[in-house]
Amino acid sequence: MIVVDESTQHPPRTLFDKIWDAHVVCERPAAPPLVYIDLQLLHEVTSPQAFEGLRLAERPVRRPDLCLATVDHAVPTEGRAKPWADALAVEQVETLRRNCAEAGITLYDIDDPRQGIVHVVAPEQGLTQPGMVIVCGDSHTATHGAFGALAFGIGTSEVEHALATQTLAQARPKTLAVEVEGQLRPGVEAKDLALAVIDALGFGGGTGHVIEYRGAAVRGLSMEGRMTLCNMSIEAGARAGMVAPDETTFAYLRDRPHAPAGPDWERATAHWRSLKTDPGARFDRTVRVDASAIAPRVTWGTNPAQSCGVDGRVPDPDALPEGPAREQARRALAYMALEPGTPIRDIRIDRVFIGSCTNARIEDLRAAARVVEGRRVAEGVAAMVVPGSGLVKAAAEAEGLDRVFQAAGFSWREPGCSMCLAMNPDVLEAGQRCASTSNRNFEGRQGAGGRTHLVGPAMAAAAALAGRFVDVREVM
Ligand SMILES: CC(C)[C@H](C(=O)O)[C@@H](O)C(=O)O
Ligand code: SF4
Repeated sequence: MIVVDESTQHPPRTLFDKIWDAHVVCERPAAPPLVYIDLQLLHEVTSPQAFEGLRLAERPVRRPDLCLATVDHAVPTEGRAKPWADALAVEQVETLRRNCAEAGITLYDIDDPRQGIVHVVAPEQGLTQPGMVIVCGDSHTATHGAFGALAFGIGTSEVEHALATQTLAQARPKTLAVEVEGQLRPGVEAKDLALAVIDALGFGGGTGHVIEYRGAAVRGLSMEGRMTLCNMSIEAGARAGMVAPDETTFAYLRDRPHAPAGPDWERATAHWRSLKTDPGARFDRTVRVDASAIAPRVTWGTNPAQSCGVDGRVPDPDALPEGPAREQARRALAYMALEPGTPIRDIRIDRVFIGSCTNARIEDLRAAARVVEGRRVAEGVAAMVVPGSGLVKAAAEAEGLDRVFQAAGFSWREPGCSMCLAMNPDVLEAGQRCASTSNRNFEGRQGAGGRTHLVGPAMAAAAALAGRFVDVREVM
């Protein structure tokens, strides 16, 4: 735990400023400051070269106790006990196993009940805590910002640097307040808010900034909803996203395996309560979003900013102002095989994927199961649920959600990234159209030629039943 000396007098500071100031190890004249890292998360895809670099330089991992590794990206979600067909996946997992054993880093391996997507497992264990600086060689590390941590993705050479020194050279980012006023309407999910925020900021609109999500609607979100929101910060180009910790945060963390316990808990919460933006603190930019105006959203394009309400229509690129957005929309419609003016509700789908670090936690699965209960997946649609972790899977099974999904015709899988990025056997075929609860709809993201529409978990469930997009509020 990092304790800031409260007696030091500062001008009003943002949450980001407080965490940053507490972590700068040294300022350097001609180079970015060195920042202390409290927790480094590792997975099988972006860590092998970093460990190899350390080996070549004969450097040890400085604080293996401040690292956690899991296998998630390449792992199959069924038939795991049999030999895996993908030799690269086998090699990546075996390499991580060897590296962690050598360095003394805890690994949630394939048969560990805690195994799962890195951004799901660390919060679940209480490792992610307010005020920390958290890094991972993964762009969706911003997820952990939901706890009032500064969490960001890093490249492989930075993974090596952080492993060797427990610090990183980081230029100070700018701050961006996203003020979400009002409340989300019933049936509108955190995912819809995330897509609306990205639409408001524009693809790349948050570049160079750390977002603080603020306002009544954000305070009203559960921890899981806040994780969904922070998770997608990178899709607006932001370095990180964060929410100030509050009673919701503390209630989530209490009694988790790695959360402070006993007298440490009181000390920790007393400190965490100080981690909020002071009145009068200045952000470099402020953007306002009206939560009550947000409807369930569906992306129609090939970047997450290209979305609209489920009642909307595929836009006409010619009606957009001349410029890059028009060109991008044209190209997106060609790839997505969509005609301008088509009602979103008329778009038929072939596949449904409920999973990923955006939307594969227990509340997401509950939201989807509530829609699915007692109904059937539409003829010709293949739908799957991939829990975010082994513990999410076990919790869902204890509540009978697996039976709800399977009775409706969904496939119920083992945890991992799965069809979020299709590095494992869960892949769209060319031309297939998928309603997906993941965070990226780039060309080929879920398989070459595959077409991805991003939605929230309840909307994905509703689409599975109807075989096309529908407003989940009408089928509840
Ligand atoms: C494989 C990894 C480097 C990548 C990322 O950094 O985001 C992945 O998690 C993704 O979502 O595309
Ligand atoms: S679930 Fe998807 S977005 Fe999240 S870490 Fe895995 S591949 Fe990246």
